Amino acid sequence: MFRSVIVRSSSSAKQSLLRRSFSSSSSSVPERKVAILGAAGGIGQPLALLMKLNPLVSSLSLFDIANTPGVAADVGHINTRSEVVGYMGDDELAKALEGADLVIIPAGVPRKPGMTRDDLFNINAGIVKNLCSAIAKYCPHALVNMISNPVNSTVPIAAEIFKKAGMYDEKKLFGVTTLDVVRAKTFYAGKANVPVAEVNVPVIGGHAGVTILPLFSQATPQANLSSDVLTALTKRTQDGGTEVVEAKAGKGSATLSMAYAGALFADACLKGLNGVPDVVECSYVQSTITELPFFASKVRLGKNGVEEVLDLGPLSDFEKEGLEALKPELKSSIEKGVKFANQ
Ligand SMILES: NC(=O)c1ccc[n+]([C@@H]2O[C@H](COP(=O)([O-])OP(=O)(O)OC[C@H]3O[C@@H](n4cnc5c(N)ncnc54)[C@H](O)[C@@H]3O)[C@@H](O)[C@H]2O)c1
Ligand SMILES: O=C(O)C[C@H](O)C(=O)O
Repeated sequence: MFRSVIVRSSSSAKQSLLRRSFSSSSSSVPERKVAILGAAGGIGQPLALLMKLNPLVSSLSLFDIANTPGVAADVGHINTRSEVVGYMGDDELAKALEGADLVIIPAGVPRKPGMTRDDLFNINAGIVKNLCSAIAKYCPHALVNMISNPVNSTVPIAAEIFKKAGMYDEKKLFGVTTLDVVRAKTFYAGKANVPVAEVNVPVIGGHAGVTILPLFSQATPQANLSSDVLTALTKRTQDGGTEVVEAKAGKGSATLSMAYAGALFADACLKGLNGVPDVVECSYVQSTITELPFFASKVRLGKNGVEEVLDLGPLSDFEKEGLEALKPELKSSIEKGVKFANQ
Protein backbone atom coordinates (compact mmCIF):
# COMPACT_ATOMS: atom_id res chain seq x y z
CA MET A 1 0.00 0.00 0.00
CA PHE A 2 1.25 3.46 -0.88
CA ARG A 3 1.25 5.41 2.33
CA SER A 4 3.32 8.46 1.56
CA VAL A 5 1.81 11.87 2.00
CA ILE A 6 3.06 14.57 -0.32
CA VAL A 7 2.28 18.16 0.44
CA ARG A 8 3.83 20.98 -1.54
CA SER A 9 3.80 24.48 -0.23
CA SER A 10 4.71 27.82 -1.69
CA SER A 11 6.94 30.52 -0.25
CA SER A 12 5.61 33.70 1.25
CA ALA A 13 6.80 37.02 2.59
CA LYS A 14 6.74 35.55 6.09
CA GLN A 15 9.70 33.41 5.12
CA SER A 16 12.00 36.40 5.37
CA LEU A 17 11.26 36.54 9.09
CA LEU A 18 12.04 32.84 9.51
CA ARG A 19 15.09 33.24 7.31
CA ARG A 20 16.44 35.87 9.67
CA SER A 21 15.84 33.71 12.72
CA PHE A 22 17.45 30.57 11.30
CA SER A 23 20.01 31.39 8.67
CA SER A 24 21.77 34.10 6.83
CA SER A 25 20.67 32.68 3.50
CA SER A 26 20.72 34.53 0.22
CA SER A 27 18.04 34.52 -2.45
CA SER A 28 19.74 31.70 -4.39
CA VAL A 29 20.07 28.87 -1.93
CA PRO A 30 20.82 25.42 -3.35
CA GLU A 31 18.33 22.57 -3.25
CA ARG A 32 18.85 20.47 -0.12
CA LYS A 33 17.04 17.32 0.89
CA VAL A 34 16.94 16.60 4.64
CA ALA A 35 15.69 13.23 5.92
CA ILE A 36 14.60 12.69 9.54
CA LEU A 37 14.55 9.04 10.66
CA GLY A 38 12.27 8.69 13.69
CA ALA A 39 10.26 11.69 12.53
CA ALA A 40 7.03 10.78 14.33
CA GLY A 41 8.66 10.63 17.78
CA GLY A 42 8.98 13.06 20.64
CA ILE A 43 12.02 14.71 19.07
CA GLY A 44 11.13 13.90 15.48
CA GLN A 45 7.91 15.91 15.35
CA PRO A 46 9.17 19.27 16.68
CA LEU A 47 12.40 18.74 14.72
CA ALA A 48 10.32 18.24 11.57
CA LEU A 49 8.53 21.51 12.37
CA LEU A 50 11.80 23.40 12.87
CA MET A 51 13.36 21.98 9.71
CA LYS A 52 10.21 22.97 7.81
CA LEU A 53 10.86 26.54 8.99
CA ASN A 54 14.44 26.42 7.71
CA PRO A 55 14.73 28.14 4.31
CA LEU A 56 17.89 26.16 3.49
CA VAL A 57 15.75 23.01 3.14
CA SER A 58 14.02 22.38 -0.19
CA SER A 59 12.84 18.82 0.47
CA LEU A 60 11.94 17.38 3.88
CA SER A 61 11.66 13.61 4.09
CA LEU A 62 9.97 12.28 7.22
CA PHE A 63 10.53 8.58 7.95
CA ASP A 64 9.32 6.45 10.85
CA ILE A 65 7.97 2.95 11.41
CA ALA A 66 4.53 4.50 12.12
CA ASN A 67 2.50 7.72 12.00
CA THR A 68 4.49 9.70 9.44
CA PRO A 69 1.56 10.36 7.06
CA GLY A 70 -0.12 12.46 9.74
CA VAL A 71 3.03 14.32 10.72
CA ALA A 72 3.87 15.02 7.06
CA ALA A 73 0.34 16.23 6.26
CA ASP A 74 0.38 18.52 9.29
CA VAL A 75 3.87 19.99 8.85
CA GLY A 76 3.40 20.13 5.08
CA HIS A 77 0.66 22.74 5.35
CA ILE A 78 3.16 25.30 6.64
CA ASN A 79 3.80 27.85 3.90
CA THR A 80 7.58 27.66 3.73
CA ARG A 81 9.97 26.58 0.98
CA SER A 82 10.27 22.83 1.43
CA GLU A 83 8.24 20.03 -0.05
CA VAL A 84 7.34 17.53 2.69
CA VAL A 85 7.01 13.80 2.11
CA GLY A 86 6.13 11.23 4.76
CA TYR A 87 7.44 7.66 4.48
CA MET A 88 6.37 4.79 6.72
CA GLY A 89 7.89 1.36 7.24
CA ASP A 90 11.01 -0.35 5.92
CA ASP A 91 9.60 -0.67 2.40
CA GLU A 92 9.72 3.11 2.08
CA LEU A 93 13.11 3.72 3.67
CA ALA A 94 14.96 3.73 0.34
CA LYS A 95 12.70 6.46 -1.08
CA ALA A 96 13.02 8.44 2.14
CA LEU A 97 16.81 8.44 1.83
CA GLU A 98 17.48 8.73 -1.90
CA GLY A 99 19.06 12.06 -2.75
CA ALA A 100 19.40 13.19 0.88
CA ASP A 101 22.13 15.73 1.64
CA LEU A 102 21.62 15.42 5.38
CA VAL A 103 20.12 12.60 7.45
CA ILE A 104 19.12 13.29 11.06
CA ILE A 105 18.55 10.22 13.27
CA PRO A 106 16.41 10.57 16.41
CA ALA A 107 15.01 7.01 16.04
CA GLY A 108 15.02 4.81 19.11
CA VAL A 109 13.81 4.53 22.67
CA PRO A 110 14.33 7.25 25.28
CA ARG A 111 15.32 6.83 28.95
CA LYS A 112 13.01 6.42 31.93
CA PRO A 113 13.99 7.51 35.47
CA GLY A 114 16.75 5.34 36.91
CA MET A 115 18.20 4.39 33.52
CA THR A 116 21.54 5.44 32.05
CA ARG A 117 21.87 6.20 28.35
CA ASP A 118 23.87 2.99 28.03
CA ASP A 119 20.76 1.07 29.20
CA LEU A 120 19.26 2.01 25.80
CA PHE A 121 22.10 0.27 23.94
CA ASN A 122 20.41 -3.11 23.49
CA ILE A 123 17.45 -1.65 21.58
CA ASN A 124 18.92 1.42 19.93
CA ALA A 125 22.14 -0.16 18.67
CA GLY A 126 20.14 -2.48 16.40
CA ILE A 127 17.91 0.36 15.15
CA VAL A 128 20.92 2.53 14.32
CA LYS A 129 22.73 -0.37 12.64
CA ASN A 130 19.80 -1.02 10.29
CA LEU A 131 19.25 2.64 9.48
CA CYS A 132 22.95 3.18 8.79
CA SER A 133 23.05 0.15 6.49
CA ALA A 134 20.26 1.80 4.49
CA ILE A 135 22.08 5.15 4.46
CA ALA A 136 25.19 3.39 3.10
CA LYS A 137 23.08 1.98 0.30
CA TYR A 138 20.75 4.81 -0.63
CA CYS A 139 22.52 8.10 0.24
CA PRO A 140 26.19 7.26 0.87
CA HIS A 141 27.30 10.88 0.42
CA ALA A 142 24.90 12.42 2.96
CA LEU A 143 26.00 14.02 6.21
CA VAL A 144 24.64 12.05 9.17
CA ASN A 145 23.57 13.74 12.42
CA MET A 146 23.23 11.03 15.10
CA ILE A 147 20.88 11.89 17.96
CA SER A 148 19.91 8.36 19.10
CA ASN A 149 21.43 7.35 22.42
CA PRO A 150 23.85 6.25 23.65
CA VAL A 151 25.55 8.69 21.25
CA ASN A 152 28.98 7.69 22.64
CA SER A 153 28.35 4.23 21.12
CA THR A 154 25.89 4.84 18.28
CA VAL A 155 28.36 7.04 16.38
CA PRO A 156 31.09 4.33 16.45
CA ILE A 157 28.42 1.81 15.38
CA ALA A 158 27.55 4.01 12.40
CA ALA A 159 31.24 4.38 11.49
CA GLU A 160 31.77 0.61 11.53
CA ILE A 161 28.66 -0.04 9.43
CA PHE A 162 29.82 2.56 6.92
CA LYS A 163 33.34 1.04 6.85
CA LYS A 164 31.89 -2.39 6.12
CA ALA A 165 29.90 -0.86 3.26
CA GLY A 166 33.08 0.76 1.92
CA MET A 167 31.72 4.30 1.97
CA TYR A 168 32.87 5.62 5.38
CA ASP A 169 33.89 9.25 5.26
CA GLU A 170 34.77 10.44 8.75
CA LYS A 171 34.03 14.01 7.70
CA LYS A 172 30.35 13.19 7.28
CA LEU A 173 29.44 11.54 10.58
CA PHE A 174 28.42 13.65 13.59
CA GLY A 175 27.16 12.84 17.06
CA VAL A 176 24.80 15.65 18.03
CA THR A 177 25.99 17.12 21.34
CA THR A 178 24.46 20.55 20.75
CA LEU A 179 21.97 20.09 23.59
CA ASP A 180 24.90 19.99 26.04
CA VAL A 181 26.08 23.33 24.63
CA VAL A 182 22.55 24.77 24.77
CA ARG A 183 22.25 23.73 28.43
CA ALA A 184 25.72 24.99 29.35
CA LYS A 185 24.89 28.38 27.81
CA THR A 186 21.56 28.62 29.63
CA PHE A 187 22.94 27.60 33.02
CA TYR A 188 26.03 29.82 32.68
CA ALA A 189 23.99 32.89 31.68
CA GLY A 190 21.84 32.41 34.78
CA LYS A 191 24.80 32.29 37.16
CA ALA A 192 26.98 34.86 35.39
CA ASN A 193 24.04 37.23 35.00
CA VAL A 194 24.86 37.92 31.33
CA PRO A 195 22.48 37.97 28.34
CA VAL A 196 22.04 34.33 27.29
CA ALA A 197 22.04 35.21 23.58
CA GLU A 198 25.64 36.46 23.91
CA VAL A 199 26.96 33.37 25.70
CA ASN A 200 29.32 30.82 24.19
CA VAL A 201 30.56 27.72 26.01
CA PRO A 202 32.39 24.85 24.32
CA VAL A 203 31.44 21.38 25.57
CA ILE A 204 33.86 18.52 24.88
CA GLY A 205 34.16 14.77 25.45
CA GLY A 206 31.00 12.78 24.81
CA HIS A 207 27.30 12.76 25.57
CA ALA A 208 26.66 10.91 28.85
CA GLY A 209 27.26 11.88 32.48
CA VAL A 210 30.89 12.68 33.25
CA THR A 211 31.86 12.34 29.58
CA ILE A 212 30.08 15.68 29.05
CA LEU A 213 32.71 18.30 29.91
CA PRO A 214 31.72 21.97 29.58
CA LEU A 215 34.70 24.32 29.39
CA PHE A 216 33.44 27.23 31.47
CA SER A 217 37.01 28.59 31.66
CA GLN A 218 36.56 29.47 27.95
CA ALA A 219 33.01 30.80 28.35
CA THR A 220 32.24 34.23 26.96
CA PRO A 221 31.32 36.82 28.13
CA GLN A 222 33.81 36.12 30.91
CA ALA A 223 32.55 36.15 34.49
CA ASN A 224 34.34 35.76 37.76
CA LEU A 225 32.56 32.70 39.15
CA SER A 226 33.79 30.85 42.23
CA SER A 227 35.07 27.30 41.92
CA ASP A 228 32.01 26.05 43.84
CA VAL A 229 29.72 27.68 41.28
CA LEU A 230 31.77 26.29 38.38
CA THR A 231 31.64 22.81 39.89
CA ALA A 232 27.86 23.08 40.31
CA LEU A 233 27.44 24.39 36.74
CA THR A 234 29.51 21.51 35.39
CA LYS A 235 27.48 18.95 37.33
CA ARG A 236 24.17 20.47 36.22
CA THR A 237 25.27 20.39 32.57
CA GLN A 238 26.38 16.75 32.94
CA ASP A 239 23.07 15.86 34.60
CA GLY A 240 20.85 18.02 32.34
CA GLY A 241 19.35 15.03 30.55
CA THR A 242 18.61 13.25 33.82
CA GLU A 243 16.99 16.43 35.18
CA VAL A 244 14.50 16.30 32.29
CA VAL A 245 14.01 12.52 32.49
CA GLU A 246 13.11 12.83 36.19
CA ALA A 247 10.83 15.82 35.64
CA LYS A 248 8.99 13.90 32.89
CA ALA A 249 8.60 11.03 35.37
CA GLY A 250 8.48 8.12 32.95
CA LYS A 251 7.14 10.00 29.90
CA GLY A 252 10.50 10.15 28.13
CA SER A 253 13.48 12.47 27.93
CA ALA A 254 14.24 15.87 26.44
CA THR A 255 12.33 16.36 23.19
CA LEU A 256 11.63 20.09 22.70
CA SER A 257 15.06 21.39 23.73
CA MET A 258 16.59 18.53 21.74
CA ALA A 259 14.58 19.42 18.66
CA TYR A 260 15.82 23.00 19.02
CA ALA A 261 19.42 21.81 19.44
CA GLY A 262 19.10 19.34 16.56
CA ALA A 263 17.70 22.05 14.31
CA LEU A 264 20.55 24.40 15.21
CA PHE A 265 23.16 21.75 14.41
CA ALA A 266 21.45 20.72 11.17
CA ASP A 267 21.28 24.37 10.13
CA ALA A 268 25.04 24.68 10.79
CA CYS A 269 25.70 21.56 8.66
CA LEU A 270 23.59 22.96 5.81
CA LYS A 271 25.38 26.30 5.99
CA GLY A 272 28.70 24.45 5.82
CA LEU A 273 27.53 22.45 2.80
CA ASN A 274 26.46 25.70 1.15
CA GLY A 275 29.92 27.20 1.62
CA VAL A 276 29.17 29.67 4.40
CA PRO A 277 32.57 30.39 6.01
CA ASP A 278 33.50 30.01 9.68
CA VAL A 279 30.69 27.74 10.80
CA VAL A 280 31.95 26.23 14.05
CA GLU A 281 29.92 23.98 16.38
CA CYS A 282 30.77 21.35 18.97
CA SER A 283 30.14 17.78 17.82
CA TYR A 284 31.21 14.21 18.62
CA VAL A 285 33.30 13.15 15.63
CA GLN A 286 36.21 10.95 14.63
CA SER A 287 39.13 12.74 16.19
CA THR A 288 42.85 12.71 16.88
CA ILE A 289 42.94 15.53 19.41
CA THR A 290 43.05 13.02 22.26
CA GLU A 291 43.99 9.33 22.21
CA LEU A 292 40.29 8.44 21.84
CA PRO A 293 39.08 7.73 18.29
CA PHE A 294 35.84 9.69 18.79
CA PHE A 295 35.63 12.86 20.80
CA ALA A 296 33.41 15.95 20.97
CA SER A 297 35.05 19.31 20.45
CA LYS A 298 34.66 22.39 18.32
CA VAL A 299 34.50 21.46 14.64
CA ARG A 300 34.64 23.72 11.60
CA LEU A 301 31.95 22.74 9.10
CA GLY A 302 32.36 23.05 5.37
CA LYS A 303 31.27 21.82 1.95
CA ASN A 304 32.32 18.24 2.74
CA GLY A 305 31.24 18.15 6.37
CA VAL A 306 34.05 18.36 8.95
CA GLU A 307 36.65 20.76 7.62
CA GLU A 308 38.74 20.91 10.77
CA VAL A 309 38.57 19.45 14.26
CA LEU A 310 39.73 22.30 16.45
CA ASP A 311 41.97 21.62 19.41
CA LEU A 312 40.76 22.04 22.95
CA GLY A 313 42.48 25.30 23.85
CA PRO A 314 43.65 26.03 27.39
CA LEU A 315 41.88 24.07 30.15
CA SER A 316 41.67 24.92 33.85
CA ASP A 317 43.07 22.36 36.31
CA PHE A 318 39.48 21.34 37.12
CA GLU A 319 38.78 20.74 33.43
CA LYS A 320 42.07 18.85 32.97
CA GLU A 321 40.97 16.51 35.78
CA GLY A 322 37.54 16.17 34.18
CA LEU A 323 39.16 15.29 30.85
CA GLU A 324 41.24 12.49 32.38
CA ALA A 325 38.25 11.25 34.37
CA LEU A 326 35.98 10.94 31.31
CA LYS A 327 38.39 8.93 29.16
CA PRO A 328 37.84 5.40 30.57
CA GLU A 329 34.03 5.59 30.24
CA LEU A 330 34.16 7.12 26.78
CA LYS A 331 36.74 4.54 25.64
CA SER A 332 34.61 1.64 26.80
CA SER A 333 31.43 3.07 25.18
CA ILE A 334 33.32 3.43 21.89
CA GLU A 335 34.65 -0.12 22.12
CA LYS A 336 31.18 -1.45 22.94
CA GLY A 337 29.79 0.16 19.77
CA VAL A 338 32.64 -1.11 17.58
CA LYS A 339 32.26 -4.64 18.95
CA PHE A 340 28.49 -4.65 18.42
CA ALA A 341 28.80 -3.50 14.81
CA ASN A 342 31.33 -6.21 14.01
CA GLN A 343 29.70 -9.20 15.70
N1 LIG B 1 21.71 13.41 21.46
C1 LIG B 1 20.95 13.98 22.37
O1 LIG B 1 21.34 15.02 22.93
C2 LIG B 1 19.61 13.43 22.69
C3 LIG B 1 18.69 14.23 23.39
C4 LIG B 1 17.43 13.71 23.67
C5 LIG B 1 17.11 12.40 23.28
N2 LIG B 1 18.03 11.66 22.61
C6 LIG B 1 17.72 10.29 22.16
O2 LIG B 1 16.91 10.37 20.99
C7 LIG B 1 16.17 9.17 20.85
C8 LIG B 1 14.71 9.46 20.54
O3 LIG B 1 14.10 10.11 21.62
P1 LIG B 1 12.52 10.49 21.55
O4 LIG B 1 12.22 11.17 22.82
O5 LIG B 1 12.22 11.16 20.27
O6 LIG B 1 11.86 9.03 21.56
P2 LIG B 1 10.40 8.62 21.03
O7 LIG B 1 10.15 7.24 21.51
O8 LIG B 1 9.43 9.68 21.36
O9 LIG B 1 10.58 8.63 19.44
C9 LIG B 1 11.41 7.72 18.79
C10 LIG B 1 10.83 7.44 17.42
O10 LIG B 1 11.70 6.53 16.78
C11 LIG B 1 10.87 5.69 16.01
N3 LIG B 1 11.57 4.48 15.62
C12 LIG B 1 11.83 3.36 16.33
N4 LIG B 1 12.48 2.48 15.57
C13 LIG B 1 12.64 3.03 14.35
C14 LIG B 1 13.25 2.62 13.15
N5 LIG B 1 13.81 1.42 13.02
N6 LIG B 1 13.23 3.47 12.12
C15 LIG B 1 12.68 4.69 12.22
N7 LIG B 1 12.08 5.14 13.34
C16 LIG B 1 12.08 4.32 14.40
C17 LIG B 1 9.67 5.42 16.91
O11 LIG B 1 8.57 4.93 16.14
C18 LIG B 1 9.44 6.80 17.47
O12 LIG B 1 8.54 7.55 16.70
C19 LIG B 1 16.40 8.40 22.16
O13 LIG B 1 17.37 7.42 21.97
C20 LIG B 1 16.92 9.47 23.10
O14 LIG B 1 17.70 8.94 24.15
C21 LIG B 1 19.27 12.16 22.33
O1 LIG C 1 19.13 12.26 28.88
C1 LIG C 1 18.69 11.58 27.95
O2 LIG C 1 18.48 10.37 28.08
C2 LIG C 1 18.37 12.23 26.65
C3 LIG C 1 19.45 13.11 26.13
O3 LIG C 1 20.66 12.45 25.96
C4 LIG C 1 19.63 14.38 26.92
O4 LIG C 1 20.77 14.77 27.16
O5 LIG C 1 18.61 15.01 27.25
